[in-house]
Amino acid sequence: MWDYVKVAIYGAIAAGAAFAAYMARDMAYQVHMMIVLAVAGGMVLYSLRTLGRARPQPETGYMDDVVRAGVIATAFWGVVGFVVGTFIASQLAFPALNFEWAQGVMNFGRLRPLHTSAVIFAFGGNALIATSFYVVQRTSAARLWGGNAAWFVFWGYQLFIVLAATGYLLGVTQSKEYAEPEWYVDIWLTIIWVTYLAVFLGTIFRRKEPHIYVANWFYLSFIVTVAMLHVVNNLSLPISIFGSKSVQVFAGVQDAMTQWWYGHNAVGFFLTAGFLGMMYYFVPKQAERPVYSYKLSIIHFWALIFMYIWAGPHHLHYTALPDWAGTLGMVFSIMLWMPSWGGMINGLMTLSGAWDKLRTDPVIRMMVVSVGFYGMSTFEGPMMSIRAVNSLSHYTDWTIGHVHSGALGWNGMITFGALYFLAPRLWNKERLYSLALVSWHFWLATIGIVLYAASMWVSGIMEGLMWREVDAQGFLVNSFADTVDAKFPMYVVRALGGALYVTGGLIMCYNIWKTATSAPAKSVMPVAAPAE
Ligand code: HEM
Ligand code: HEM
Ligand SMILES: [Cu+2]
Repeated sequence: MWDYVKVAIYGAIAAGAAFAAYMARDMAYQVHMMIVLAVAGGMVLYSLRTLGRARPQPETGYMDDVVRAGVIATAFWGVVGFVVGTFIASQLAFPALNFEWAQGVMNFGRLRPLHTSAVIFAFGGNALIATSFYVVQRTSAARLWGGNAAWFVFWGYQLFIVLAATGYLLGVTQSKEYAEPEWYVDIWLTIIWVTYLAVFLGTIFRRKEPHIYVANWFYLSFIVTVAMLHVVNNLSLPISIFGSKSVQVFAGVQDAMTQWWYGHNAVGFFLTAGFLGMMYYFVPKQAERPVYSYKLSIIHFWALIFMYIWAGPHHLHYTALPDWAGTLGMVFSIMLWMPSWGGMINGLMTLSGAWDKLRTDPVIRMMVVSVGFYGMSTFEGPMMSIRAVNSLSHYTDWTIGHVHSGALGWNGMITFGALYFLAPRLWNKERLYSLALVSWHFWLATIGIVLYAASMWVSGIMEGLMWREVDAQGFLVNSFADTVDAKFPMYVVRALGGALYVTGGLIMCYNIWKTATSAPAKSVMPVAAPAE
């Protein structure tokens, strides 16, 4: 019976998408509805082919196939995002790379949101979903709740990524950074995200371990807060249900404040809390040491989530936003330094007594560098939130450098560490294919980050100073074009750093692939108890 209902639902979606594509008022919407039609149509065929087939027995043990798919998706989207990043970095250095024949599709303005979404949502999001599914099962000694719901989350999320990415190339945007997709893609993501929350919580509810491990607290705060941020920041009215364009319900400075409440907390909960969840599981596991201080983890958890949510106005210094709001954001940003460093200290000190592993284990080295960059960017951030500092750093490459020391250093490196931890375990192998290749990846990525961050500090502070330089009569000394010209060498160095980072990512893909296919197999299968 259920099989027939499924066919009917997919059929209805396909028919609806076909009608919407026919009625479409703009090309991007039409292309999107055709993608939905293709996916729903494919699902109809698949459901018909498997109709009435005996359902496999309810499985026991951990549900790891969806985590395996997540590891592959993370590595794949990572490389895509890094390649696009390196390409747009090259476009900034060599504008001729905005090819005439590709105008309106592959110029910097279209590719930039493609880069940011590919790295944050496709690479980071898949890493978070996959690791959270792995960690919550292990620490709860329970199989993922909801049967195929986890697969729905996985594939639904990939569809979201494809709709977002193709939309950017076709010019769909609601002009909110990191929230560019239009209303129908937002609604789809909301459905996926609520299912994700249900799977995660359902697994926690059926846990056999009374204690909820701290990593799960961080993951849960990430899932819940991102749901809230996403819904509020995307409140908008479509102009037509057959078109991609919509109008925001907020206007003016309220809209700006909502956007940066969202934007800042996307950093705080997507790029920080979720990744701290990763840190709290994978660093102790890889180091084979308990977390340094459980008490500290609880204190900095509550402090972090309480303070992050107020700091958004530091993105709107020197705008129409009232000063008091800016001051509030600045004060909370400075306070944020402490809970952030609480996390860093807990991560680093987990290695106490095992520091020798830094010499012998390149995976641990990656994790330590990651936590180090977390500490560095969360020192830099509070500093940049101070009004006087922000008047120099805002609109310059300093911000871009700050972003990437967090993104490449912290998010990238901890994800690589987690993937290296997971690969042999998920494919049931004795060990990774090659630790030497991990070492290569480590050095390429580290040198890449250093080139990126250092060049952006130089270029950012230089352009900030050039913009404010006045002569004896009080006239500005430099035109804007002068600053662009002066940044050229730094842009080349940044692109070079990106190329090194991509190369490291490709080496990782090769290593994981070889681990899955040709490393020596491990004999015992993992069982669902006890909690690990
Ligand atoms: C090979 C690695 C990478 C390169 C070469 C690269 C390059 C770039 C470039 C050129 C920009 C535009 C800067 C501008 O408009 O002036 C940018 C923006 C951005 N990238 Fe990357 N990127 C890389 C990796 C990443 C990763 C891994 C993440 C996140 C996990 C990330 C997150 C961002 C964000 C959030 C922005 C927007 C920053 C802002 O608006 O202030 N990038 N990137
Ligand atoms: C205590 C922690 C942090 C504070 C207080 C902080 C503060 C700031 C400030 C003041 C800016 C510049 C705003 C502007 O002038 O426009 C900024 C930009 C940014 N930061 Fe942080 N930061 C922190 C940590 C991080 C981390 C760990 C990451 C990444 C993993 C990150 C990602 C970003 C991004 C993506 C932007 C650029 C936003 C944009 O304009 O597009 N931040 N941050
Ligand atoms: Cu912020």
